[in-house]
Amino acid sequence: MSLDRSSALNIAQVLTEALPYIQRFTNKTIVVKFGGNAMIDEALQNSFARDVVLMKLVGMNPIVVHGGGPQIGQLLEKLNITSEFVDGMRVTDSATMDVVEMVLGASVNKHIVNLINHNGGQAIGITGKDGQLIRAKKMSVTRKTPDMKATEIIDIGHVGEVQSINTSVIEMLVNSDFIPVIAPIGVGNDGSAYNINADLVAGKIAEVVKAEKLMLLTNVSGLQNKSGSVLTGLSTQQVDALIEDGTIYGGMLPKIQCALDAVKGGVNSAHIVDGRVNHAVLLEIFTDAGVGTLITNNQNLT
Ligand SMILES: Nc1ncnc2c1ncn2[C@@H]1O[C@H](COP(=O)(O)OP(=O)(O)O)[C@@H](O)[C@H]1O
Ligand SMILES: CC(=O)N[C@@H](CCC(=O)OP(=O)(O)O)C(=O)O
Repeated sequence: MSLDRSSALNIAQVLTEALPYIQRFTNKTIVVKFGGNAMIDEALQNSFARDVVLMKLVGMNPIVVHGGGPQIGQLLEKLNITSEFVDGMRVTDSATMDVVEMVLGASVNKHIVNLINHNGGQAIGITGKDGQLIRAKKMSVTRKTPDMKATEIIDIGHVGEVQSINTSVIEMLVNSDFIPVIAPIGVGNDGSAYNINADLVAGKIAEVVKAEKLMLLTNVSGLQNKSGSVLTGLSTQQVDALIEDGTIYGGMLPKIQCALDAVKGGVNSAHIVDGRVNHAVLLEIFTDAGVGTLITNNQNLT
């Protein structure tokens, strides 16, 4: 590719502008959650993969955690298995769990690994079962009875919450210069598989590896208020109020919760970013242009 002088100068300028960011994040771990909804467009998948490869090449340590909710939904539909969600969690019976393992652990995971490798990176795909990376236990969900007088427990099947993360598996990969690509399947004490919301896995991993940043890529421009404006810099109390009045619901519930937990657990900042934007990851890391919702530990999170 031959460039004229002015285009070449532009590129040189962009690279020098990125220099302070590269210096700041060298050797830092950045956990990127690639949501199933942001994953639908092929061009966006490629731009995501290139961003991750570039991060690694300039000395950062990206760790990818992926979702795949819409992809699980498509296969369930083909198999005529109905699916429902409670508070953003898919009710998971045994047949659904088999589909979750097939989609997340096999097709989606290997697709992302292949994209990163094809773009010049070295990715290795694993689930939480590999090396017992994600130890999980059954998630218990409660809700108020219709008369609002008592609380009842709802059984949502093989849905898990993270109990512990075996960081040595991640360290081994990162220290050998591989990019870990992690599917959110956990393993219980008895060896059974658990379906875990990918945001919750990304948040927990960011916390235990002491990541500098947690980036959650999704299919909206960030956390929005009822009129659609993006909200940023919120306190825990403000978030609680938004959940209470129904502004935050469904898939945004685990996202915002894990962002708050990660930051309280020591991650410097958590970002809910619009994954429909080309090179969303690079824009967030290499520029000051605030994309999406930012949650930091300067917000007095209690
Ligand atoms: N306050 C809110 N702001 C933005 N999105 C919200 C909000 N409350 C609920 N949502 C829903 O959360 C969805 C994102 O969660 P989800 O579909 O699980 O995404 P992903 O697959 O990226 O994890 C949005 O598409 C939107 O429908
Ligand atoms: C318990 C639970 O809901 N698990 C999710 C796991 C995938 C996921 O989280 O995918 P996204 O990030 O694309 O939403 C599910 O079954 O859809």
